Amino acid sequence: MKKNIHVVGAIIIEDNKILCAQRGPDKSLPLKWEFPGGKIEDGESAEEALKREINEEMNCEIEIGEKVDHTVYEYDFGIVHLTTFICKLIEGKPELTEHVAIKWLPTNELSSLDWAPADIPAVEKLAEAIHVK
Ligand SMILES: Nc1nc2c([nH]c(=O)n2[C@H]2C[C@H](O)[C@@H](COP(=O)(O)OP(=O)(O)OP(=O)(O)O)O2)c(=O)[nH]1
Repeated sequence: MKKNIHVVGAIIIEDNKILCAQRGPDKSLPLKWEFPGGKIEDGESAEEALKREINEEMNCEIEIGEKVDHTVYEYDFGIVHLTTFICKLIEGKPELTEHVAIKWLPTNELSSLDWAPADIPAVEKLAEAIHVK
């Protein structure tokens, strides 16, 4: 049976643009775009995991807002349960540590990137929103 992987992703918004991050070439889903974040560890809430991951991956502090989407996607390596939240940067500027690139895009340009499949429902929801604040 495939393993279930519980993952949180941060939809970080600043100046009406969304932070998109590209996975490294040696990772699972190589070079796909995603929302920064990662796996929820035992005993952590989704919010705790997201704050920890953004701090570790991008050296920033975030404030977490509303939940955007929850999707379940079966990859060959496991079943990813991805929950995404709107987030705001409260300290620091995102740094590249694990990712190979980042881009800030308005919602109507998000679909120009090659997203991890689990992210596509959230990307579509964001693209439907006329304004993001
Ligand atoms: N962080 C993040 N992960 C995502 C997204 N969409 C998506 O399918 N994933 C997948 C990729 C990974 O398999 C898993 C997240 O785990 P991670 O970020 O802690 O994993 P990782 O790449 O460091 O480690 P690994 O999977 O290579 O073992 O969820 C997303 O938007 N953000």
